[in-house]
Amino acid sequence: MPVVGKLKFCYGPMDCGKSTLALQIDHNHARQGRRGMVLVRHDRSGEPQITSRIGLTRKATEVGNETDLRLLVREQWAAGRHVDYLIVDEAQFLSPDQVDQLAELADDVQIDVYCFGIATDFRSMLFPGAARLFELADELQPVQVEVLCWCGQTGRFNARVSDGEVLRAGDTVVVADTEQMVVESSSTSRSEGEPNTVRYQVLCRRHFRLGDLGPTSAQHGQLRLT
Ligand SMILES: Nc1ncnc2c1ncn2[C@@H]1O[C@H](COP(=O)(O)OP(=O)(O)O)[C@@H](O)[C@H]1O
Ligand SMILES: Cc1cn([C@H]2C[C@H](O)[C@@H](COP(=O)(O)O)O2)c(=O)[nH]c1=O
Repeated sequence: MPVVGKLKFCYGPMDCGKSTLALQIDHNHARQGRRGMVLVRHDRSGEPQITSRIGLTRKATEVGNETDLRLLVREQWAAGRHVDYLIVDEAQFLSPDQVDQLAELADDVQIDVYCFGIATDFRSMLFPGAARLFELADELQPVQVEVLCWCGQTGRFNARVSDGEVLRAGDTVVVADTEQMVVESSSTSRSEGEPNTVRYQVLCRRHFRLGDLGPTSAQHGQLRLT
C-alpha cells in the first residue's frame, strides 16, 4: 500500500475554538519532532499569525491569492528543511485551486495537512475554499465546542452585523471579530461600499433567518474599520 498524507478539515462557526485547536495540533506534532509549516490567510489580527481568543498566538506564513502551496513546500526543501505537516488556519479563504494543491501534497509527497475554518459565510453560503475541502478532505471534523446563540440554542450561522442589523449582501471577505472592540485597522479587507463598522454574531438558524440579534445586542460594540 502506498503511504499517503491525510487532508483533514476541522470546521465550525466563528469563536468555536478552531485556531486554538490548530495551535494545539501544531504543538503536539512539533513536540514529537515532526517538522511543520504554519499557514494562514487573513488572520483577524491583520498580521501573519494564528490568533486564538484563548490567548495563544503563533507566527505563520501568509497565503496570498496567487500563492502556490506546492511551491511554498518546495522552497522549504530547497533550504534543506523537511516538511511533515501543514497547519492552515482560516482555510475558508483559500481558493479551490489551493485546496487541490493541498490534496496533491498529501497524496504525492505524504504531507499531513490540517485545515481549520468556517464553512459558511454571512449569507449562510459555503465559502468556495470550504466547499472544495468538503469535496476533497479525507477527514471532516466539526469542532466540538458549541457556540451558543443568545437564546441558548446551538449557533451555526455567522451573522454580519452593522448598526444593529444583520447584513444580507456585501463582500464575502470582511475580516472582523465577534467581540466588543474598537480598533484602528488598515489591514482589514474592507472594500469600497462596505459599512465602516461591522462585527459578527453567531446565531441559531431561526434567529439568523429572522435577523434577530437578541435583547442584549445593543451591548455589543462595533469594530471600526478605517
Ligand atoms: N477567557 C476565556 N476562558 C476560557 N475560554 C475562552 C476564553 N476566551 C475564549 N475562550 C475560548 O476560546 C474559544 C474561541 O477560540 P478561537 O480559537 O479564537 O476560535 P475560532 O478560531 O474558532 O474563532 C471560545 O469559544 C472559548 O471556548
Ligand atoms: C462569516 C464571515 C466571516 N468572515 C471573516 C471574519 C473573521 O475575520 C474570519 C473568521 O474568523 P474565526 O477565526 O472563525 O473567528 O472570517 C468573512 O470574511 N466573511 C464572512 O462572511
